[in-house]
Amino acid sequence: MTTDAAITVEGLRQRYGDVQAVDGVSFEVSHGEFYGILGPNGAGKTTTLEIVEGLRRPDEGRATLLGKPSWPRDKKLLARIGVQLQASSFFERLTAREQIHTFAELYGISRKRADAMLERVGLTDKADVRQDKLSGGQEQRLSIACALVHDPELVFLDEPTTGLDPQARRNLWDLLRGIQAEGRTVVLTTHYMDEAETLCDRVAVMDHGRILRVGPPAELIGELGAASLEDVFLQLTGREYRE
Ligand SMILES: Nc1ncnc2c1ncn2[C@@H]1O[C@H](COP(=O)(O)OP(=O)(O)OP(=O)(O)O)[C@@H](O)[C@H]1O
Repeated sequence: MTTDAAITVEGLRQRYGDVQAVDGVSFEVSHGEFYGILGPNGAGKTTTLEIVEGLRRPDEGRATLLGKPSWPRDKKLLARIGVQLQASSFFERLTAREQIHTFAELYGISRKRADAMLERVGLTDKADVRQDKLSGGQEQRLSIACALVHDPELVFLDEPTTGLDPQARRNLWDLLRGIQAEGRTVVLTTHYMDEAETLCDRVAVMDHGRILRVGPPAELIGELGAASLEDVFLQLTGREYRE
């Protein structure tokens, strides 16, 4: 594996009791790449990301972020990555502005920059609304703004559009494209094949804790003579993607 990659992952394995959640996962993400990890519920996407982000120690294998081991955790390295938290991880009863100001304070970032991030995700007019009163799409945008407030080089998004209506998903896609266009590396997990197809430079198709195939969506579709990524999944696993 080359050493100038933004992320390298080698031979990750993670077991929870009887469940082999991650079963020998290796991949590499280049600087500036938009990389998707695609798979159904329980495929092992979140566990893989948590290990790569340095939030979880794997049973086996290793991951590096920006050339440094992600475990043991390195505070300096964590400051260079952004992790989109689930809405349930917000501080309780704070407005959108108070939420992002709190994140900014943790990182020693100015309130001015935090306000600029709210503007960037189109939430300035919702700044005084309590986070639990925001719509699903607005909450997702707030969590992305919080993940970006310290200007990270690498951004991890775990199913950022789950539960959103089609228009809100498309709006969020524009935001995510903009994040990459600024030169950041983006890693995204998703259930949505169309999302992976439209956003990702490359996707890793994952099932039962293993990566079955990696490549640019159009190439995977072409190589397998498939009609869509959904069809790619069907061909690789022998079963329909939709549960
Ligand atoms: N903390 C845990 N304890 C026990 N089992 C777990 C734990 N976390 C995940 N698992 C199991 O490990 C497997 C992989 O889960 P993981 O959350 O990594 O998958 P995923 O692809 O992210 O799924 P989803 O799309 O539903 O979030 C699943 O079978 C899940 O039930």
